[in-house]
Amino acid sequence: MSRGLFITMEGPEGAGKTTILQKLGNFLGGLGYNILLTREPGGIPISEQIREVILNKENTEMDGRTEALLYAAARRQHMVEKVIPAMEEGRIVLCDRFIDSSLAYQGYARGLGMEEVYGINQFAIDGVMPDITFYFDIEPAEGLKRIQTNDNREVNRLDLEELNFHEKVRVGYLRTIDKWKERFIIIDASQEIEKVFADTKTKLLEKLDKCQ
Ligand SMILES: Nc1ncnc2c1ncn2[C@@H]1O[C@H](COP(=O)(O)OP(=O)(O)OP(=O)(O)O)[C@@H](O)[C@H]1O
Ligand SMILES: Cc1cn([C@H]2C[C@H](O)[C@@H](COP(=O)(O)O)O2)c(=O)[nH]c1=O
Repeated sequence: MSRGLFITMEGPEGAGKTTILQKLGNFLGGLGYNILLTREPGGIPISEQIREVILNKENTEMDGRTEALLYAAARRQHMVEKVIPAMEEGRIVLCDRFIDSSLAYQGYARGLGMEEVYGINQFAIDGVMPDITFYFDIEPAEGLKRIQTNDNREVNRLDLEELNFHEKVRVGYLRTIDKWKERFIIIDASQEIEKVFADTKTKLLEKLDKCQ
C-alpha cells in the first residue's frame, strides 16, 4: 500500500490555520481523497490531556524546557497512535501545527535554541517529517487582533505572552523556512479568507502535480 501524505499548517496566532485546514479538508474530501484532520498539541486523548496542562493559564510557573518536552511528548503519542497509522493506510493527514511550532515558539521565541529543540523532537518523531508545510504569514499583531475578537475561542497561556514574544515566533518561523525551503509553501494570510483559501488550493494542486 502506498504511503499517504503528511501536510502541516503553521503560522502565528490567528493566521487562519484552522479555518483553512477545515476548508482544505472538505475540498480534498470532495475530490475523493481519504482525509484525516487533526491538531497539535492534541488529536488523541493522551495528547489532549497534555495540551490541557501546557495551555492552562494557571500554570504560570512552567519552565521553558518542561514546556518543550511536553509538546514533544504530546507529538510522540499523536504520531504513533494517529498520524503514522493513517499514513500507512494511504490517507492524507492535515495537521494543525507540528514540529515547526516547537522550533519557532520554544526554540526561538522562548530562547531554548532551535538546534536543541530540534534534537528533543527528533527523539519524538524518529525522522518522520511533513511532506508539505503551509506557512500562513501574518503580522502577529493582526493575528492576535483576530483571535481577540473571536468569542468562541478560549484564550490560552501562550496567547497571553507579550506582543514581542509573538513577533519573535514569526522570526523563528522565517528562519525555519530558510532551512527547509523545499518543504514550505508560504501563503499571505493577511488577505480575506476566500483568497487565502484559493491561494492554498492552487499551491497545493501545483505541488501535487509536480510530485506525480
Ligand atoms: N483571512 C482572514 N481574515 C479575517 N479573519 C480571519 C481570516 N482567517 C481566519 N480569520 C478569523 O480569525 C480567527 C482565527 O482563525 P483561526 O482559528 O483559523 O486561526 P489559527 O491560525 O488557527 O489560530 P490559532 O493558532 O491561534 O488557534 C477566527 O475568528 C477566524 O474566523
Ligand atoms: C504544537 C505547538 C504549539 N505551540 C503553541 C502555539 C499555540 O499558542 C498553542 C496551540 O494553540 P492552537 O490554538 O491550537 O494554535 O501552542 C507551541 O508553542 N509549540 C508547539 O510545538
